[in-house]
Amino acid sequence: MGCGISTMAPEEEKDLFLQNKRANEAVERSLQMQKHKENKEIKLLLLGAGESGKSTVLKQLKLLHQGGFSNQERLQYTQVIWADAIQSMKILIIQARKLGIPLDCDNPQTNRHLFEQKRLLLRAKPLELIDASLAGGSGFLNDYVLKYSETSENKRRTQSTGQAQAFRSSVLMDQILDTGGAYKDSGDAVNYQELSEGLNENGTNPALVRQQSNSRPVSSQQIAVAIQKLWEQDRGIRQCFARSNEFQLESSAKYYFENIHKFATPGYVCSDEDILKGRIKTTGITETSFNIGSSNFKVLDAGGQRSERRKWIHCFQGITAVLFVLAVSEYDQMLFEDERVNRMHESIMLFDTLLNSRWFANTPFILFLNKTDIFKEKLTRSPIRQHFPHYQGRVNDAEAGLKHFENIFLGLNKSQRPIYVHRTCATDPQSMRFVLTAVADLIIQQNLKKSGIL
Ligand SMILES: Nc1nc2c(ncn2[C@@H]2O[C@H](COP(=O)(O)OP(=O)(O)OP(=O)(O)O)[C@@H](O)[C@H]2O)c(=O)[nH]1
Ligand SMILES: [Mg+2]
Repeated sequence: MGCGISTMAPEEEKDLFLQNKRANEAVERSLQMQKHKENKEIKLLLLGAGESGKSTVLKQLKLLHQGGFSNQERLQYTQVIWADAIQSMKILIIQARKLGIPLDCDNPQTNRHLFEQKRLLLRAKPLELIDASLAGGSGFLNDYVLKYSETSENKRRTQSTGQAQAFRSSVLMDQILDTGGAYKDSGDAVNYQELSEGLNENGTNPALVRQQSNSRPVSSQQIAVAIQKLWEQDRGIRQCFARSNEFQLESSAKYYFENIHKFATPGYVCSDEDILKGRIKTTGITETSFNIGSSNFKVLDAGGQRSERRKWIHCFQGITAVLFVLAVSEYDQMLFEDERVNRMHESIMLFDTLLNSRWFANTPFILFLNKTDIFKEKLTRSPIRQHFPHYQGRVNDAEAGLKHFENIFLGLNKSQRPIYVHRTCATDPQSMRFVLTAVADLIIQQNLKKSGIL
């Protein structure tokens, strides 16, 4: 018996049968405890296409169950939003030209003031105005270049469509967006067409490089004023913004412009609302744990862009529920990764594949029809029927529109499983509090049922 103290009577010690029985009981108890622990641990997987709002849902969970955001996160978003705000306004100027929308700021005769503001904005170089290491270091820089360099955009397009774009125009865009292009902008977008005339064989224009080196640095406050004036006073910028479904623009660009002065203030630390509106693309899969009631939730947030999806399969095992996030407002937008593909079509394909895959044959699905605020706001200027000809509802009937897309998604279900649908605005803390509480309750109930406790 060694030095352990036996609690058995001597005659029991000799009874092998009793000893085995007790050992089995101990193993059984330990298995039960393990099962009980597993029942309490819930794995929720957030899936959906890029920019649909998955990380925003996770942010709301952090606000509800983890006490909010760290100071580091707040500082990170300050940098990222400031850079995105500047680039977003530059994109509107460039896209207005591409779409043939006349800009007030392009006419120095009638609008000298706006003309000067535009020149100043185009001279601004976000990477020199922010702390890139605070913004996320090389991860941020890679993302930034991918998002804003037309050279990368062309590479992306060439890879997915096999069509190369003209080198000249891509160099020009790099130059204007300051993402590592071979030469620099004079700050005068009126010369945009003329610039291409002056390129040498390397795509560089020595005159422009000279001009740039002589130009005065631009302060954050000056840039903020330029963005505010262009946003508030240039009719062409507003028209271009109304057509932003035809190109790639940050979902929260309007919020950035309307709050531009606070983002330009040195030392500004982002509020909860800023963080909910800000965007940092997810790469890979993040795992965050929350205690909700007596359950431990592990929430897995996966990057949704095409290049990210090959990583998804690594976390498909042991999932309690899938929360699929659809940006229902994106029925008239094309993918960032491939501008020939409609975002809604991509989400339909994705949902179909996941819902009917063997991995999730017995896994409950929750569907968020997200970005309902943007959906309602854009219905009249971008009728659903123009993009989905089978839609029969009235143009400005948001309910009919939402039902239409909901039915398309529910119609993909080849099993008897129910799909739990919520209409959401993931950036709105009040409404999300209700939705996420209901979802957590549902998952806990489902988990208890599955484990035979209910
Ligand atoms: N107006 C509005 N904006 C939203 C809503 N949901 C998300 N957004 C914004 O949409 C942008 C993208 O949201 P994310 O949560 O980063 O999207 P994601 O699905 O995680 O994207 P990936 O990480 O690339 O897969 C952010 O700027 C959010 O603030 C919404 O319901 N309404
Ligand atoms: Mg994300």
